[in-house]
Amino acid sequence: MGTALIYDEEMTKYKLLWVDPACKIEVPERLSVSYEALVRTGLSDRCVSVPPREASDAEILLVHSEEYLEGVKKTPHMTLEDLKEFTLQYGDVYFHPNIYHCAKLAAGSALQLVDSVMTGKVRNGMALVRPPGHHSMRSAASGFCVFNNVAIAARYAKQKHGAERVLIVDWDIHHGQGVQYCFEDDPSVLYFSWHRYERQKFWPNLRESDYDSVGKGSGAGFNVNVPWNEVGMENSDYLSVFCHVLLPVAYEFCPDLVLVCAGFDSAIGDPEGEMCATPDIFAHLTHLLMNLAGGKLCAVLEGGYNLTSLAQSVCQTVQTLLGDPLPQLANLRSPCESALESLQCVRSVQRRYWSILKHAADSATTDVSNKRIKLAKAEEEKAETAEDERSQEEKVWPEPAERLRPPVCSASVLPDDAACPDGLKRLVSSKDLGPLLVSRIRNRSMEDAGDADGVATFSRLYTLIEKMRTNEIGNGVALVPDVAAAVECVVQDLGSDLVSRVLVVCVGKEELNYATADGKMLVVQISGEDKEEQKGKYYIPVCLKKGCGDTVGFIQAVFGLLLPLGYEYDPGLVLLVRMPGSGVGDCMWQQLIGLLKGFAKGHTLVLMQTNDGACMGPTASALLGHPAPPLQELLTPLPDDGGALERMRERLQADWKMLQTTVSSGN
Ligand SMILES: NCCCNCCCCCS
Ligand SMILES: [Zn+2]
Repeated sequence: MGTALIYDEEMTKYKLLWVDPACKIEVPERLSVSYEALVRTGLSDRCVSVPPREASDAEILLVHSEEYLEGVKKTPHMTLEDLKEFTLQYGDVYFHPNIYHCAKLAAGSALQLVDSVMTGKVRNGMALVRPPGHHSMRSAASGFCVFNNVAIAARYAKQKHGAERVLIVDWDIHHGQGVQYCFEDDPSVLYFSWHRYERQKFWPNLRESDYDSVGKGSGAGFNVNVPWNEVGMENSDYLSVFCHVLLPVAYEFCPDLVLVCAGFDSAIGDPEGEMCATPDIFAHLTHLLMNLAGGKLCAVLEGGYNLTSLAQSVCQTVQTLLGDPLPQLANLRSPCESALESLQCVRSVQRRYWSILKHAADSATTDVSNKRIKLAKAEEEKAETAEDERSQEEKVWPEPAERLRPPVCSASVLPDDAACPDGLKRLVSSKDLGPLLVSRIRNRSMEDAGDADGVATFSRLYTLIEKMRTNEIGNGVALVPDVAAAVECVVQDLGSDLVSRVLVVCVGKEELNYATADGKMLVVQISGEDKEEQKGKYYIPVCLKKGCGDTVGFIQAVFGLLLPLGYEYDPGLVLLVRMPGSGVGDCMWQQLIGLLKGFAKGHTLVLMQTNDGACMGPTASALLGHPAPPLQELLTPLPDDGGALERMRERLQADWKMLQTTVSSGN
């Protein structure tokens, strides 16, 4: 299924008609440069073009009051003076004779996108709209917004398409207070927003934008605010919040639809956000949401005021929706202290509502309060001096790397009698291996496979890895007689000299005995077995007391440990090994493959035992990029196995910074 793109130049046909410094950044070019970039890069041609439509009164009234709508309806006939007068009643917004028409088109575009996704016409899509929507409230325009496009879309998805749970992810750098107000007592809509806050010093300066606004009444727990109390947040800060807050909660919520308030003023170069995350981060943020709700994801443009980073960020988002390989995020750092403080505070207030966060550390500890005071003082001092220098420096960043789709998406190495799943290209040609390698393979425990096909299998594996390295092949799966021996061979002989860093993810209990001390390989083994103490920084045994069939534990291990480790390690190849009898469920297995595609430009090699061929279907489906089915088990989580994973993370975070979720105690 394809990706919808909704755009119409009509929505560029309104602008600021008087002097207002607060509004001058919201210009028509925001929309045209975004669309032109999609055209220039050839991305728009690969999308399914869906026309916008005007939202009806009834649809607008799903969120807004009659008196507000009646007021806005009068604006097309107003004189300039009347428009100014009408605008004065609201904050940081402006009206124009054509803005009512454009606001109906913007809201209607979001509804067209919801229809296209919910009816299965497309898998996902993006609506390029203006005016934005997430600040507008039931009876008020605000922050360049007139109608709350995404809030209307959420109500519409429930009413018209029977969606029971809708997740709204707001990665715009401003708090979408309009969305929060709309759903704060509604447990069927989970609203997540991060936003520049600076302890309420940043617009819209609301007390209720802080992390302790968790929703009201039956909506308690269904509002998640992550305040950024400093500017300059980077890719690692954003990814930490996704891994340690949003994704665990989103998976437990198990939505039927994901709506994204896709504002790009959270990217580097934006005058509003003053953050440092690069446009390619949106490829990963989008990817990390694409296995929720069976892939049903609607991204609706909100903010974004630096025309260069806006256009790049829009392209990164659309290219990921189309399923192209992800860019490698180079040199991620540790989340900054201020981000860790926010992370710890959010997790500690939300843990009472989300069992998946149940073991999150408390934030009432003296460390956090001392840290908060220290950070606040530091910010005060910095604020005085930084203002002038910050406004002067022009931010520069590298153009995002090209993301080339390999000629072959997925390949397979199979025994002759095994059927090749649809869509996979069977590798038969085997690269002739040098005699040294052949002898090494021969004397490696290949006796049970009979060395003839043993060598053939390995030469095909070698070919597969080689073709991933040259990006002729995206990913692959190999059915081998002895998976433990295959792993040993691949990492010992093939993987390491082909790629610099191999992330080996083992699901199941087999003993893996090869040195990993040199950092060329990071082994994360998820099993039900209690392992002896981990052997050094690069071998991390994760023990799930209830085994790999325990979906809650598995998801906690994936988001709390595996993904942060993977981002920090930044491998050139991912080796996913399914040990026989691992007990991992097919849905979880597909989710895992889908999520691991975020690393190594999607170069994942799955190794499975021949007699485990039953899960070849789900494996092939996930490798080909089909969305993984939702994990329904998370809806009724069983009490998990205690804080073992939390304790493990605390122990490991000295070596792996991306595992941190609390401020460093003491200093
Ligand atoms: N320095 C200009 C102040 C603008 N404040 C309102 C921003 C609304 C953003 C909507 S995404
Ligand atoms: Zn914004």
